[in-house]
Amino acid sequence: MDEESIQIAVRIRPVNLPSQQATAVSFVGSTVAVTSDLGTEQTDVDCILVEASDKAEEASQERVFQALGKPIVQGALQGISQGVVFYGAAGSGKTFTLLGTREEPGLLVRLGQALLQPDGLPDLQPVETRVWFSSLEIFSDQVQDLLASQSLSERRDAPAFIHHPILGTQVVGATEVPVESSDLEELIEFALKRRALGGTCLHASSNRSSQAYCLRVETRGASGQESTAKVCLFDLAAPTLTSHRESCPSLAALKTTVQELQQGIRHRHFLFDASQLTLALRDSLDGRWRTTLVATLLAGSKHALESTGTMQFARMMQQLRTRPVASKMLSDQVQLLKDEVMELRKEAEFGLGAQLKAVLDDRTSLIAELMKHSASQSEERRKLARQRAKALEWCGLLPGSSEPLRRKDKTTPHLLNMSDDPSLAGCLLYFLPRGERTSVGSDLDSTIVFDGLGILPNLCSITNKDDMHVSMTRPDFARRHVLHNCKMLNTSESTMLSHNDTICLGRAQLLLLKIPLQSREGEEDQSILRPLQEECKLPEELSQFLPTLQLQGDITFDKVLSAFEHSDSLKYVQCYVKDLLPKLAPSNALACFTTLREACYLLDEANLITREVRPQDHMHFQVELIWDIERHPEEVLLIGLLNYGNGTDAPAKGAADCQVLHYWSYGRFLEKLDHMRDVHRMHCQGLQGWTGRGDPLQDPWLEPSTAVLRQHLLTKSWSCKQEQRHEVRKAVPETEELKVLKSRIAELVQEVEDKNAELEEKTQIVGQLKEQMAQIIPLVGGFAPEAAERLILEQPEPEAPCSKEKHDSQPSDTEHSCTMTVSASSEGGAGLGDVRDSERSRGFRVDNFGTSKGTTSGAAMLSQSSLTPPHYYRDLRR
Ligand SMILES: Nc1ncnc2c1ncn2[C@@H]1O[C@H](COP(=O)(O)OP(=O)(O)OP(=O)(O)O)[C@@H](O)[C@H]1O
Repeated sequence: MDEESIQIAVRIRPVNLPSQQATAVSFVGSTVAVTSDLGTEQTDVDCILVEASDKAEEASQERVFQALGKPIVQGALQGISQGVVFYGAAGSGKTFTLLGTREEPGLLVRLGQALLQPDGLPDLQPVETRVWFSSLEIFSDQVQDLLASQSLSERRDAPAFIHHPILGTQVVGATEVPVESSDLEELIEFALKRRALGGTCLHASSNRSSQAYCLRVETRGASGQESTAKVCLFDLAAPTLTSHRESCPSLAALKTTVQELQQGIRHRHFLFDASQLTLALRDSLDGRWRTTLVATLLAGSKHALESTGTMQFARMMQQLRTRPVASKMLSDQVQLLKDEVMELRKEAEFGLGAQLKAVLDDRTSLIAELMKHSASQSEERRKLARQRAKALEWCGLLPGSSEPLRRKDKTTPHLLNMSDDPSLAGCLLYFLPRGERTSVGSDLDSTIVFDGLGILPNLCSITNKDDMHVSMTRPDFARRHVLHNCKMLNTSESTMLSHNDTICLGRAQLLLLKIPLQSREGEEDQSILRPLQEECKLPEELSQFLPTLQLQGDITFDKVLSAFEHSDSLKYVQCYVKDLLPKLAPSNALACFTTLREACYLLDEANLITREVRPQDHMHFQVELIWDIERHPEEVLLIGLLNYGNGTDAPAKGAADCQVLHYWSYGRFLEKLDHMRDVHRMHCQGLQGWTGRGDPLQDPWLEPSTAVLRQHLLTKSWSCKQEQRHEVRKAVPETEELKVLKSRIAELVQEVEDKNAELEEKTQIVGQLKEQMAQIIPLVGGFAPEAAERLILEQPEPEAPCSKEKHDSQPSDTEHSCTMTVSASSEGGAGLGDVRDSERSRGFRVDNFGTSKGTTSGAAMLSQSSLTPPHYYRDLRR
């Protein structure tokens, strides 16, 4: 198998810089240079996707396909599986390059089309190609199937990665949809909708998850030759490291894995088990796939450090080698697995250890997974399309692609989701039918069903009277859960809504209302056809979610309070506000209350998460102020986590049974909140939920001491080492050494079986001997059979032969003699005789001769078959 290094392609985002901002990225030939505070670092790459002009114009999506896509298609049609890994800072264009837009489709759609219709590839003209598509999301080390057609609130088993030494990493339990030329875009839209609905907290950054989009292709050539391959595109989470946000853990695990592979560390099973992402990427990093890394860079000097980090990762990847080989056909894969299962079952006869059982289970589920593809492709495709349509309708969305519908339904008011991720912004479109009331909530009977933080079963209802007049009502208990243009609706009476209003639902969704007939003349066409990414972008600043704080003129207590109206946490700070107000200079007051207002908003979110994830713990966050009020407002805030005993929903101020668990600075609280949002999502998704409770590294409600952390890390590193040793032992079975050991074990087993048979045979002989002794003893005088047997068994190695005939001559080398002496005891009169075996004569005799103690009284000739040579006696004794 020939080794290949991982190809590095660099795509640089359009350099559209404000004049004062310099570019940090330059390139000459195939070398990319990034200049940052750390100096200039150069990297030789395989492909640079920037137009070679003075203006450094961006490469078009088609150019990307020509440069990267065509070789991928060619390889795939020859049966070589391939991975394309997209890595780069947030907003650098990973998703754009991979998915693109409707107008400019990305690499995935172009690859799919080329695989289905490979006419443009002159060398390869397969007669038939069949393509399947699957899509997964990896968030906080949990895998989600983005094409699953079950309802979103239904918890289900997550897909799992299983590694096979020959077949590579296989996914079990994910939906794989047969694709025809027009399907791919619809399937991608479905996956995006699932992602948009899967987020449970509005402010949790969507770029902390990674996605895998996988095309599986089967081809049949003109001469009947068949091949199969996979093409997987991985859109990795952005490697961010801001003050209160760490990079996503699976990305950190991936970097460590790449680093260790690059350094030649060979404990590979252990390495890839580090996270679901490394398992998913195993074939692309160290397997039988061909791999390309697409490093996306933002050219501005503002992003210089991020670009430096991206190119450092690219250089590490460049050091890795894979060994691409053509994949086995599905039927061969199944056969291989079936043979293995048979072998494993044979081994299991000697005892089914935990490890053997795990391998057997893996192989069995892989067979089931591969066999499920045998159903008719078109029938399967139709069935899955029906299920997807049902899943969308169930939560209030229209099936199929939303774009043509949007054009058709120009005058119907509709709601669009807002998101910080441009690929998700506006991907959920909910029409509000004329003359109908649309209910919204988590209740399954609602017209629009949402799930997530703060979403109540019945949140609100929206009525479209005549496509022009749209109103909203909410029940009283949902006051703080429905915000209209960042404000609470002060009445449960109906409120009129306008074009471009926003509706915030709990802490999970922000929707933008479009009433085309209310928009200015001609604008509707424009707004409907214009890409919605910009319009539906979630505001970056938190203050944009909150009512404007107007503190001009006299700053009064009432004015301040009105800005806090939708916050639950307000009641705990009212007294501080009152005390602070006269002490603050007007210039400080605005900054101080703005920060306090944001803090209260975020505290409410932390309290909602705490109540949902761990209601049994009765914990509550409160904000307090320290008295050095001239400092920076964020430094004046102190966030307390309280435990308030049993039975109450929230602590009364100053309640005696309240215990302070921790005090955090505002910055530390933001870090913790970020983590809590991830925990909330894990809690809501998958069967397993969140399992980190009480773990000092996984539980954001804990503030472990250094001693606890040290102890925890020591225990972890010890168990890692144990696992590592175990893995090293586990790794041995796949080598040649194992084969030798296995055949040695088989030889030994055979030897043991032979010995057993021999033993049985000898036991029989002893039995026969006993019988014959019983016959002889009466002749020599009443010797007990048991004693005779003991005598036989304890008979020492025959010394010099002493048969009567040969008494005076030594036996020759070839002549082997056996003598049994039977002597008559003084009491019982038993005699001792001599049984002598002559190998040469092959005959046996009992000789009758005198002893010092008595005289034998009989003799018997024994036949050859009834006695055994003496070395058998020795064996038996052993
Ligand atoms: N080459 C490009 N040409 C035009 N627009 C682009 C290009 N690259 C990115 N964009 C635009 O920039 C925005 C951010 O890009 P994108 O979402 O692809 O970034 P990303 O690297 O995937 O970020 P994240 O990690 O946050 O998901 C999008 O609106 C996208 O349309």
